[in-house]
Amino acid sequence: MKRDEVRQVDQIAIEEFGISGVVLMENAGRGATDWILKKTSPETPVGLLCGGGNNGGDGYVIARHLELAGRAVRVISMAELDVLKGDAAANAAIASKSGIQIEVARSEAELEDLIRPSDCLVDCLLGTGATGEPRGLYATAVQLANDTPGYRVAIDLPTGLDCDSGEVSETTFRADLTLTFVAAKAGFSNPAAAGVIGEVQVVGIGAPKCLLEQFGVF
Ligand SMILES: NC(=O)C1=CN([C@@H]2O[C@H](COP(=O)(O)OP(=O)(O)OC[C@H]3O[C@@H](n4cnc5c(N)ncnc54)[C@H](O)[C@@H]3O)[C@@H](O)[C@H]2O)[C@@H](O)CC1
Ligand SMILES: [K+]
Repeated sequence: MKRDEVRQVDQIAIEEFGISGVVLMENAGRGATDWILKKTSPETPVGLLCGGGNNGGDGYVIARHLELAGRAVRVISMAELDVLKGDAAANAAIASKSGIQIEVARSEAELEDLIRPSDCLVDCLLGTGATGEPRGLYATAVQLANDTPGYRVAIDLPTGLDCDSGEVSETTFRADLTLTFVAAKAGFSNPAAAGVIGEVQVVGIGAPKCLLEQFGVF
């Protein structure tokens, strides 16, 4: 699916079918968690790199469900929690109230300190809302993650990969596993993307079958 199509599916599910965005995000986060649990060993601590939008919001849901599965988790946020909006703000607040460890990175030096080799790093930095190459701390986080040994998981799509063209920027998260919502993104079929998407698994978010059929993905 193209970026605009998958964003339309989210919007129609919310506005026409009345499924709240928080429910879609919960489904996304739970589905992603199941794959992370499947692919990593129980004693593997997980570091969630969260951006300032709903891709980051997914990370807070994943953190809560990984903890429920007995995993050690840590959230590293590129944004102050009080600037988050909507569904992302809701889930950051829930994670914070749940006592989940959340650290806000305010500089590259802090990021270097925070992105310790936690064996599994999850890229919840940018999803379909990305415009242009990753900027600022997002770029630093991608570079540090790529240089840190461990299993790398991208949520929805690897940060730095163009959703529709599959073009890889020099700052693209190199995922071993990409957990993508609703359907594989058009850019994944670009051979150039193979090196950064790794294994791809589609995670449903609860959008109704008839809506997916409208977009030819059921
Ligand atoms: N309710 C929903 O709409 C759902 C959305 N989902 C998640 O939400 C994502 C889309 O979330 P958003 O639309 O909030 O966008 P993103 O979370 O992808 O990113 C937007 C944020 O990043 C910043 N940004 C954009 N381009 C940047 C760049 N190049 N460098 C640095 N910062 C940049 C923007 O200012 C904004 O704060 C999807 O990819 C998916 O992961 C899923 O949870 C499914 C449900
Ligand atoms: K991502």
